[in-house]
Amino acid sequence: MRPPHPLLDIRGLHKSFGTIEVLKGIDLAVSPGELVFLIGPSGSGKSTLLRCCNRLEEPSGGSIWFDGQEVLADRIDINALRRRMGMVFQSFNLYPHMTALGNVTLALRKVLKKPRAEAERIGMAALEGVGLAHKAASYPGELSGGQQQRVAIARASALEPGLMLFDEPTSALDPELVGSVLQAMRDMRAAGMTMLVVSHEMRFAREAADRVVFMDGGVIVEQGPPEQIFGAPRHERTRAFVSEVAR
Ligand SMILES: Nc1ncnc2c1ncn2[C@@H]1O[C@H](COP(=O)(O)OP(=O)(O)OP(=O)(O)O)[C@@H](O)[C@H]1O
Repeated sequence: MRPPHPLLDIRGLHKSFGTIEVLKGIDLAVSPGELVFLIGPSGSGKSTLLRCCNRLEEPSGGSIWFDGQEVLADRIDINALRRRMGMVFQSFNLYPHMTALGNVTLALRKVLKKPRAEAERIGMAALEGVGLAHKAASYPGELSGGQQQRVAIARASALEPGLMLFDEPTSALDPELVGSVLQAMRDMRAAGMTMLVVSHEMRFAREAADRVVFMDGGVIVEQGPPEQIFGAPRHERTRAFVSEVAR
């Protein structure tokens, strides 16, 4: 059987900041329903790669195709692209003066022009999906960091994205709050969402990833199933990194 057509197809991607080349020719394809985990030392270019996918950073060269559309084309509607590629950041970026439901329904109402009742129905379902329907009327300041991050996940998923990008979603959380966010990600994966994740949660990578991609110095050094990357890495640099983070 042929592998499914990639949902995201990155080819020869380069990114420089001034004279510093941070991405040096990345080829990466993500299939529908796949959870791909990016790991690597600090500064290896993981976040930059993620941010190039929805053009929060402008690549210096190469191509990105998403769902049959050329992401780097001049004529692309970047806001529409960003709705179809949901992104969750380390900081939750919720509006403090709006309730959880208000945050989740904002784009549905203001951008997609859904009537309030429909937006709220979709928003409640999204909050339900992350186990927070009972906090719909709470303001971000009344929620824990883990709950705020789950609201941010619900906000992205309410727009029914084709792909979710996670950029260190648990790094700002106290350790006891990490589990609930990882559970929301697990549930999303079980529902068939395609996910590209940058995170230092190696145990989660081992358990949940279909494929782990090890980056170092702006290139992909090695990729494979978690058993390979964590159990039997083929490249010396992967081996050194994995044994360091496993300590
Ligand atoms: N806006 C920017 N301007 C200049 N340099 C940048 C910018 N953003 C990132 N860089 C540099 O690009 C390199 C890669 O950064 P990036 O955040 O992609 O790495 P990372 O692998 O995600 O690291 P970490 O795990 O520490 O988040 C770093 O050297 C960083 O300093």
